[in-house]
Amino acid sequence: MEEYLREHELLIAEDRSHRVDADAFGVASDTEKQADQILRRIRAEEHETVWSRAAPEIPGAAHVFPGMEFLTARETILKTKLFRAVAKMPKGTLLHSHLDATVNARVLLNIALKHPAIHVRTSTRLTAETIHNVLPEFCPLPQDQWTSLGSLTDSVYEQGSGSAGFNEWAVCALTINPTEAYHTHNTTAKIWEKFLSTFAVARGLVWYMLIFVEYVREFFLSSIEDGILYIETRIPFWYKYMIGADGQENVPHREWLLVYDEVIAGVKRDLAAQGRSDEFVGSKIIYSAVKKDLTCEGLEWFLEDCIALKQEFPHLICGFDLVGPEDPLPPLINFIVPFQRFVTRQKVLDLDIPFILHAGETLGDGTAADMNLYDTILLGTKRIGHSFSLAKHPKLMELCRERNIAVEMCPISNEILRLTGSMPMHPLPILMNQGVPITLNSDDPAVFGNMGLSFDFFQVLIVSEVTGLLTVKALARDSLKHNQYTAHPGDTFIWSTLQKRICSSLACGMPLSRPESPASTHADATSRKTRHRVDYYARTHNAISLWHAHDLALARAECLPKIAVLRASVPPLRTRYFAIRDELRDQYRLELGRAQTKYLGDHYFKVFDALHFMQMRPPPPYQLEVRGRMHELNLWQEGHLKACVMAYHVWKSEARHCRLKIRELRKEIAGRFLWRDFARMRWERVRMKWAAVCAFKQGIRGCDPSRACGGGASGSISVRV
Ligand SMILES: O=c1[nH]cnc2c1ncn2[C@@H]1O[C@H](CO)[C@@H](O)[C@H]1O
Repeated sequence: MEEYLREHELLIAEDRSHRVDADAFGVASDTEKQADQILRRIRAEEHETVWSRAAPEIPGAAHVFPGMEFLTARETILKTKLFRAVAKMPKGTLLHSHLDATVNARVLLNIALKHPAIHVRTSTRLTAETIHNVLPEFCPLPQDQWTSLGSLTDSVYEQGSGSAGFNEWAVCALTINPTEAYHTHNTTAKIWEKFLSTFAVARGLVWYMLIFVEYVREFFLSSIEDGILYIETRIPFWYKYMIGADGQENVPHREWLLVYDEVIAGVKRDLAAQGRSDEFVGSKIIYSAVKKDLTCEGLEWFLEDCIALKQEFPHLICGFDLVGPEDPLPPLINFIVPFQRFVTRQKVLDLDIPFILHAGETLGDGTAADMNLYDTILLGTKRIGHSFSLAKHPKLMELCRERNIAVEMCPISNEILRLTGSMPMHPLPILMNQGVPITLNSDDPAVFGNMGLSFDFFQVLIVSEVTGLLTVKALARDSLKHNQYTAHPGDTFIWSTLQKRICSSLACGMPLSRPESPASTHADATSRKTRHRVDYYARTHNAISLWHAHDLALARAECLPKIAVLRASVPPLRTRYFAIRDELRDQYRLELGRAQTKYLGDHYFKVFDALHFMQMRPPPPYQLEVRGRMHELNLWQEGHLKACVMAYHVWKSEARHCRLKIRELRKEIAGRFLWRDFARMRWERVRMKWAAVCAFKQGIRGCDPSRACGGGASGSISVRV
């Protein structure tokens, strides 16, 4: 039995080490790990108190469970501690949203009702019986057509119950409710009918310039409140004109963008005045055309329009997309000729408008909508919108990994549009743990009620026992990497500040120091279990999983070749070496964000330094046995540098399941890498992690632990030499 349990543990450890969670754990600070533990405990508690059969009933729910239908659970979610914690988290960037469904329906209505030009009509007379099946048609009218009839919102109006009744009716038409999603329209085709009708209703409100200005501002402000730093939104350009202040349909696309730009500037100005300028860096637009009734000639028009806008607003237009329900509408392959011409035109005009296409938002496997995934990749898409069906395609997942194509997952949207019955069935964890870059998105929050990104983050967290805060932090961080934001010279600083903020303030966003926080009550059983798990995780995962983390980080960042070149080309001249090394590190800091830089800085560079300052005499090859496979480590071959890192980590963590034959390696290092080497490096302060110091203590002659001082919450200490 003991032997079995050991194998059981090993298998779990090995499996976990392949998950993205292991990467996330490998690069976390101690404070973040602590926050992660707290969050896990809250989640475990609420699994019992909120999401179990023993928990209070949720109105309208046949079954209560974590990740249950969002629309039924929404009010309950709002009350959970887990949600309140997640709401405080910085979310990174929002990369998939349709602008005309981004402002809360009631807020939109309130904005609209201030404008006397807004009129409403219905196709049939409203009665108590018909009201539930009749949609309002909103329209801003020119002043000479304003009606003298009484307002629909008057309490005297015979059919409604005053303005409250009117509001309810309008909000129902602008949103999807649980009865529709889970009963009356419970298939993808039916719910899309209802879904599209909400856009038809919103059209008469949003595409009126006087409302549009306030609407876009509201979208930004509510996103910023939820911790969103930057937004790429899809704007539908299939209506050639918006209705202007005079009630005429005469505002062309370029004026939409002028206004959009002004709103961004206004919001940034206001934030700056409040000393909050690092909370929002701006927004860009993914030009969107709709596939419905689209011909190749029609698409040519949109593509040319997009090019013209890009030429005038290069800082705003950041991509091109085709939208609409994929199952019934024509596939991407129908439009390859205009798409290819678009690419050629851009080369001639020296423009860069990448495709950022929807694909695979379907339950199909081999259907036209599913096959869109092939074309989107062949067309060179930067990211893929949804790619719900991607998990069925091993080669395409590999290509996403290799080409760093992020998928814009919209879990709540997928559930409400009936691609999945509930969150536990959603493919996100599959894609994530296959190493596909993932960003989390709200899609059409005004229709679904998932404003901001907190709800989508919550739904991902609640359905796993393994995925935790550190993983969702990695998702947020990835959203900083996979966007089209290109820093204007003065913005570089702000962008890197924000990267820092997202990585470091995450833990601060957690209720670490609140009195009601369970942080300090380590005594209860759940806590002990969690701590146990985390200890175990740290012990057994570090060696292998950190290696994977490195492998991934290096592959993603493509920094190994650069390091290899450095390694090969720089003579062992210390000053020159450090100058170049530090330059590289700064470059990574900008490119990768703090977490990975820290990783590279604290671990990779340290090992690299150590190796560099050992004499150049080639040592014998060393053998490393991992999971039964022997790896040969040749310290001096460039390609094996990462094997050295691996050896270092294995050595450092002394994981039980990795038997590393490194006695000779240790001796070699002990003999060559003396403590005084550090002194000679003229580092005034060498900061290193406690674990690293332990490793030095164990393996390196001359290390005097009494020189180690400092310490603290971050888990790092200072060593004076
Ligand atoms: O999840 C989606 N997949 C594809 N198209 C969508 C989705 N959400 C919205 N739209 C499309 O965007 C338009 C509004 O800008 C909607 O009319 C719909 O066609």
